Amino acid sequence: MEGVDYLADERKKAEFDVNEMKIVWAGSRHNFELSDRISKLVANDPGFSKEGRTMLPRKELFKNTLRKATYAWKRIIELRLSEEEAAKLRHFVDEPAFTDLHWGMFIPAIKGQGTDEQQKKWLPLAYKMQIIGCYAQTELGHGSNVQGLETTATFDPQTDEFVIHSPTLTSSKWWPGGLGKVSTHAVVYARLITNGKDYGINGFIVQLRSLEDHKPLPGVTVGDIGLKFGNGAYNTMDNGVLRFDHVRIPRDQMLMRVSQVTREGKYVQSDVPRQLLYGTMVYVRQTIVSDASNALSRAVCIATRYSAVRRQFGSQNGGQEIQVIDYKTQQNRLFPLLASAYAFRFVGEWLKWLYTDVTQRLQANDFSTLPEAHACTAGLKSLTTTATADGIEECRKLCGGHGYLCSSGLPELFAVYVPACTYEGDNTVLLLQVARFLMKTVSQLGSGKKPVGTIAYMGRIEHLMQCRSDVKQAKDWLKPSAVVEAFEARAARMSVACAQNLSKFDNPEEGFAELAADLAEAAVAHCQLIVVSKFIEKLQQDIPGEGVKQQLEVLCGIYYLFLLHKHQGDFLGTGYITSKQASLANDQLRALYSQLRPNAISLVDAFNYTDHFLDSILGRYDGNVYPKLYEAAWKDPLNQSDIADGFHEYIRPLLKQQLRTARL
Ligand SMILES: CCCCCCCCCCCCCCCCCCCCCCC/C=C/C(=O)SCCNC(=O)CCNC(=O)[C@H](O)C(C)(C)COP(=O)(O)OP(=O)(O)OC[C@H]1O[C@@H](n2cnc3c(N)ncnc32)[C@H](O)[C@@H]1OP(=O)(O)O
Ligand SMILES: Cc1cc2nc3c(=O)[nH]c(=O)nc-3n(C[C@H](O)[C@H](O)[C@H](O)COP(=O)(O)OP(=O)(O)OC[C@H]3O[C@@H](n4cnc5c(N)ncnc54)[C@H](O)[C@@H]3O)c2cc1C
Repeated sequence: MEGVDYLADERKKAEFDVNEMKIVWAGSRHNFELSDRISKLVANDPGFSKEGRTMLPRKELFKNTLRKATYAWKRIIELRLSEEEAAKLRHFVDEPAFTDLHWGMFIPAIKGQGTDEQQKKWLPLAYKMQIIGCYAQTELGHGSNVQGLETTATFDPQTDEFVIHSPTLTSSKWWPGGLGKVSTHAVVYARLITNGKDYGINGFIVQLRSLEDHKPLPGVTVGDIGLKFGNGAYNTMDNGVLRFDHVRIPRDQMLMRVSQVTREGKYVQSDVPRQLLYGTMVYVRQTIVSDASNALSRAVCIATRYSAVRRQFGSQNGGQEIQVIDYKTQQNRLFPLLASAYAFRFVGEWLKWLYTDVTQRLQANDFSTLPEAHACTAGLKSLTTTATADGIEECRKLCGGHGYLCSSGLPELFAVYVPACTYEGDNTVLLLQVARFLMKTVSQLGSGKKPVGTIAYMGRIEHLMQCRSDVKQAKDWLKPSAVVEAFEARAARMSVACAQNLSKFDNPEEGFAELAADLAEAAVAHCQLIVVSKFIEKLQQDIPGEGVKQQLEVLCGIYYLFLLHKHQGDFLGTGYITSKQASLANDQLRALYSQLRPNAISLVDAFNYTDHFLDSILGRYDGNVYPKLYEAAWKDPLNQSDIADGFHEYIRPLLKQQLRTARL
């Protein structure tokens, strides 16, 4: 029945102020009002309808995305939206498009790596979308290993130009989003060669298509790389292939903040670190961490609401069956994901702060925090995207068979999200970057250099190597100091063990390769410590609203106790806790599930998602699942007629043949 709230009883059980929690989730009252206003604007605009999206063939799907992007741009101009409002609008339109790479990578690359003069020339064009750009780094044969890229940019002093060339098939640019069919320009990463010497990778602004008729320019071969995973999903994006045959660009289209080539062809290195060339990736990794909580909370919202609607077994005297959310196994799979969504929200907020801080320092030529920013963005990108992708899939399973229907919203969400584990750095490759940072930190411990920031705990290494947990009863696991010490001791001991094993190798690189799996685990332990610490720090702030802080304490407890349970082997193996203490942690975890249970629906309501954004029958706000599932099935193109297309060619002859066989 329309208008009935099937989840109303669940909502009445809430023990906290949901409106105040919405503000905590959004990060501030300003953010909440902004998200609320823009999400409703998008939901109420038929131009942004998602109807039938998963059923469209690729060409139509892509054209529909072009239409939406153009319409979004028109609305942004008409409504005079700020950059912040426009970014929110993009978020709620909920469709990957070339515009993501234009705004999210092309513009940041020019801002971060271009000189003032270059920014003055290119940014106004890009801001008005008079040129459309993408980020062309990855090649067919080289992705993770950026230093292995093969595309060349050879300086020709005769003409004051660079010649951009793809010398081999494997040097073809492959994957850049927006490249295939839309971009007019790209920031291309290529080996800089001048005076016969290779100076490694640099960025160059290259025009690819005519601004008049959009035809590829001479020497440019460009197209789409083909259909990707999932129905609809990331296929709205034209990930592309690109080859250059001696394409000439003016010298001043090399991005020259980090290094320059003079008119005479001399290579000059600025006093900024070369790693700034990787700055766009650091920026995007930080945005990916912030986005992980968006994707995970969405899946969790669907699975939580549906788990309260769905009933199986246990009917007494003909009464209702049990809500599946009341099964402890369901809680043990679902509630840690709900807690993770909140945990990732807060670590994302913190990382944004760290990124802003490092950016301000870089502007003042202070590069001291760059290694930590790289390690944190790389590690947290890896940790949060892996957990989110796995979490979305778990939410699908938590919804049983109906979770497998596209109308649940979960298959598309998974298909769109899962490449985040690969793009912007494969998650294992990124963990190994964190491990390098940790090994460097451990090796410098005796040198008098004091570890700061997220590795400050290493400064207390002697204590952390010896201390033992003093937990005696389950509720001792609620003490923040007990928890932080446990995660610090585990991370420190795993890093030190790796460092000790590494020191047994004559060649450190050989040792690193041999011990890579252990090193990646140590990196995970360090990153989990960061997430746990930031959640606990959040709870130390003043949090208004009746019961809000208490709910966050429950969620935080579930987050760290679930990790402790899942990685028991690390905590026990490093000798910090006993098996009795591990078992007490599990008792406390179960108790927290019971405390969370009455608040579950309201905790997902606090995400404030519109039904348009969720795009899920199972996750509907009103819980009116069955009639809507039934209704949606009839909208499938297969149900447009009672008799299937192909009946006369295939089914009928088959049936006839069976009749003949039966008569024999
Ligand atoms: C339809 C709707 C339309 C709506 C329309 C609305 C209109 C507009 C509205 C506005 C909207 C805004 C929207 C914005 C949206 C933004 C979203 C963005 C979207 C993102 C999509 C993703 C697409 C994907 C893109 C990509 O994947 S790009 C390619 C990424 N590639 C990689 O990540 C490669 C990974 N590899 C590496 O990073 C490196 O090679 C390596 C780090 C693994 C190794 O490098 P290298 O070999 O050079 O390094 P070493 O190990 O030797 O290290 C050398 C030292 O350098 C340090 N280091 C390494 N990396 C960094 C770094 N990044 N920063 C700093 N330091 C670094 C090492 O630590 C070493 O240091 P040491 O010497 O001290 O040890
Ligand atoms: C949807 C999508 C969008 C993308 N958009 C862009 C874009 O806009 N612009 C762009 O330039 N690129 C883009 N990419 C490319 C992306 O950045 C790369 O795919 C990514 O960096 C991973 O590199 P790879 O494909 O070379 O993987 P590989 O490095 O070949 O990884 C394959 C396997 O090898 C393992 N491996 C590799 N190196 C090591 C090592 N040193 N130690 C241990 N294990 C290792 C990995 O863990 C992985 O399991 C996109 C990719 C996808 C999927």
